[in-house]
Amino acid sequence: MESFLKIENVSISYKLGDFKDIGLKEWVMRHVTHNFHVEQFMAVDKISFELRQGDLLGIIGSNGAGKSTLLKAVAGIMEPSEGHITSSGNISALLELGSGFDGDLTVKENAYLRGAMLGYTRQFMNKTFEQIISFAELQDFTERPFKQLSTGMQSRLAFSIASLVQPEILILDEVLSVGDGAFQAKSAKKMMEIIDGGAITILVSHSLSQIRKLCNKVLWLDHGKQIAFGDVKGICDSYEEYTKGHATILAEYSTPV
Ligand SMILES: Nc1ncnc2c1ncn2[C@@H]1O[C@H](COP(=O)(O)OP(=O)(O)OP(=O)(O)O)[C@@H](O)[C@H]1O
Repeated sequence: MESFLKIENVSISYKLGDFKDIGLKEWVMRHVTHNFHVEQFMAVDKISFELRQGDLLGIIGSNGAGKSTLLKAVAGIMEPSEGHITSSGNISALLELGSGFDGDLTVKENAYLRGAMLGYTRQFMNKTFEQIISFAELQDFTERPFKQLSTGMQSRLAFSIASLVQPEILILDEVLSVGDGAFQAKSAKKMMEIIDGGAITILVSHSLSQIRKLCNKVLWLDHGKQIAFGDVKGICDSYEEYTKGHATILAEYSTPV
């Protein structure tokens, strides 16, 4: 069956309020006295698009646009408040760096744990572990605790696991910019191999040139809203114009009088 991912009218809200870090007793008291304020903040607002086998979607938008939140919903980490997400096949997500890893466990233990979390058997991981480690260039670090790896090494391991477990849908949040130049080139090549193998990939990146080079579709988000979806060149050109416009406005503000 062909891989697909369908996002229909998806909205995701966060609960905001003064209930964080207040302790259970205070929480109960505030509930009883109705002194409890909860607001909903719509981080992603009515997003709809569809991807087919072989698509590589780039998500663009300024800070706080809702890109990571949308990825978390696609990865199944967050439940949409409204709308539906339907997909075929196994989803492998590489979200915030280091998330899903245990700092005290070794690199090897973490790789197996992550594999298990993605639903893979020990036999599959036995077969794939060597490839993961050699792609991440961490042969000398397999017995080291994860927390002793440098940030770049951690991201290399995370990328290698997410990409080498043969996902049908691969989700990458700002990861290609983390490793050094050589690893960035290698991971971009690996991503193209995954896509050629028929997977769907979603990539969040602040690098427009990377999006232009790699993607065949683009989603532009702004304050949670879908500004545009589709053609890479047209949307990236408009986004660039938009960001330049903002830069000019900001420059005007900072000009001394
Ligand atoms: N746990 C949370 N609780 C409340 N609000 C949140 C939470 N996480 C994110 N937000 C808010 O949701 C909005 C979208 O955040 P998100 O991280 O999805 O944006 P983004 O486009 O990925 O941003 P960036 O480019 O800076 O990574 C922002 O306004 C952010 O403040």
